[in-house]
Amino acid sequence: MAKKQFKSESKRLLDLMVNSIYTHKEIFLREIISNASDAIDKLCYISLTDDKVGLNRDDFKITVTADKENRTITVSDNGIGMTAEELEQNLGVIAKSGSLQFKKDIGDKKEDVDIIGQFGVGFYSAFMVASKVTVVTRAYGQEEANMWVSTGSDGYTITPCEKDSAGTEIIIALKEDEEGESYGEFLEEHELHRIIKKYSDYIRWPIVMDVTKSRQVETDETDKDGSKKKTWEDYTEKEVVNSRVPIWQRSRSEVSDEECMQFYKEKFFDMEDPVSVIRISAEGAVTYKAMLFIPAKAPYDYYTREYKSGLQLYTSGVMIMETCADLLPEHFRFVRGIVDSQDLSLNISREMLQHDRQLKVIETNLEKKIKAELKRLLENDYDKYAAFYKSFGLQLKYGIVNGYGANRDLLSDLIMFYSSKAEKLITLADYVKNMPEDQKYIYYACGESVQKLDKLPQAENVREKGYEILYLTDDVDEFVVKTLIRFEEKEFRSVNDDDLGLETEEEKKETEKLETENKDVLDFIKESLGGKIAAAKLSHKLKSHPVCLTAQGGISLEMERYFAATQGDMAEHMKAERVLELNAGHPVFQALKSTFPTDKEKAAKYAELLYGQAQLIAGVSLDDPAHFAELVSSLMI
Ligand SMILES: Nc1ncnc2c1ncn2[C@@H]1O[C@H](COP(=O)(O)OP(=O)(O)OP(=O)(O)O)[C@@H](O)[C@H]1O
Repeated sequence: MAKKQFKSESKRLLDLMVNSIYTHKEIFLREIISNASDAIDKLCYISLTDDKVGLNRDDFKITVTADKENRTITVSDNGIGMTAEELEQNLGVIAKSGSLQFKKDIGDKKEDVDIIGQFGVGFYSAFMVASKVTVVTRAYGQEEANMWVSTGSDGYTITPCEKDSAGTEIIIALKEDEEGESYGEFLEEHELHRIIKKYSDYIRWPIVMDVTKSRQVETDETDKDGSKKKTWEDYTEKEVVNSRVPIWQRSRSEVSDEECMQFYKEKFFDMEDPVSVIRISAEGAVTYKAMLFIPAKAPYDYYTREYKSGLQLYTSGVMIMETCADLLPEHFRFVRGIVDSQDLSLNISREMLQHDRQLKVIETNLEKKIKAELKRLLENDYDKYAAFYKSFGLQLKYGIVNGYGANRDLLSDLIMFYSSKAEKLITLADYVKNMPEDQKYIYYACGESVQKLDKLPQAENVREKGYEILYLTDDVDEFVVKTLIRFEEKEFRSVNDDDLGLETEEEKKETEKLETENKDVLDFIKESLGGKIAAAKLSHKLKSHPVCLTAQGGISLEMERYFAATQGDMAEHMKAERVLELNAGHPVFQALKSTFPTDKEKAAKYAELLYGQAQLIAGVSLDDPAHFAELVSSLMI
């Protein structure tokens, strides 16, 4: 049996096309301008071998005109044009792309053409905004011209007409405005200008528009001094509105850093220069160019849901996506910039990409480049990096914690913490480099501020040994070190930890002995505090201070604070198990110890007082401050 061909219901197909494919109606202009650019590319290609074309490269242009009175937008080009037969083929058959065919026909000789069209559908997007589309076209080398007219739903007509020279004119008669849809806005000069700049700024041929300007002119009236009075008048002038050659396509030697920074500030609305510009020209699995910027400051909404991360994606000079999130790993979401590649498989609306394989290749590559650039900056310009880190350090730290630490190796050498010794932010590599040979661990202390941490009693021992301590003051910091576990084989250790690796075996035995000797008084302290602490014990960390508050188990005091702020009702179940550590060598402990056998009531007050002190030093708020104040007073009289 003979095979039958599928027939499409063109009317319905067109309707589907017009109403389902695109998210933004404004892209119709992008599609029509891209077609004009393709048409010029084709004629320009022919002119390389055919003198009769009679046009130089500089003669080609695309003109966009708005006629408010007649509600039309006209896009004309002096490109290759179409014969009646081509009109029939290209605009009468949906999904037939003359441009794709042209590209196939010229095969390898593509060096000077940058054809955009491939699906054979873009033209019809005009019907999203148009009640009627008229195409007046004359093919290169032909005398006759033709006119294609369609209102979309009821087919089209093709009739011969007059046209002076080769090229095409697309006249889009806009639909009447309706509720929620103001098609008339497309007639406004600023709107046309905005859409062209947004999507078609880097079309390689000039896009010319009437641009309104103001100038001073003399009037017939005269001033007191006899001079003519002046007034402002508007006038229009034809102007090329697109930038044509994108800055990222120009060679490095041609574009100064200043130019790149200026471009960044205009494009991404930042007042400040970025700390770095990364330029990439990649060939291989995927060919692309990229220009990335590392901003100096976080935008006001950076750490909110409103901030949209991603890079602008271009293909053949046409903007496809404003924020393509797939190109940037989450931990580098602060990076702004542009990726331009012809190797992407677009879907027909050009709003999405069909496969993410190429994207994945680009993303992995960009990640490496961004990492390398940050590392370079850190090594060569500490101040600049520190300024960047102030804005985005938190992001890098979250990057380590997220995904169960999947990116910890990538990011661990980019993070910094405040050092007790250097009194500034240092990297973990710096810390390890400065460690004396006998130091076993990377010490850290978590708390609200550097000032408070500097006075932490339990850190005295470590400090006295001459060891550096990292002060962790961001909520996420402790989770970062818990995710990292170690850096360059050195384990992290909180100054709260029982084993800081500072004691000799004898010292350890001595503390154990003291602990047994003082068991009854320690049990008494725990009991008299009525469940507020999990344990009272003698500390070997304390030197000059009588007490400190630490925690046992998995949740530290800082984590408890973090959970209380973020976990709502669940925080009730995420409490630190408090440990009151006492300094057996301190006269205060001796006072408690000697009071304990004879005056239990007073000893209980001492215990409460010491627990209150420990809470205050640890930055934990007192359960009942008024009661604490009374307690202090009662012991004075
Ligand atoms: N201004 C023009 N001058 C010459 N030919 C044109 C012009 N506009 C459209 N065409 C022809 O009509 C065809 C169909 O255009 P259409 O925009 O629908 O698809 P396309 O540009 O080929 O592909 P895409 O859907 O990817 O944009 C084009 O391939 C081209 O051959």
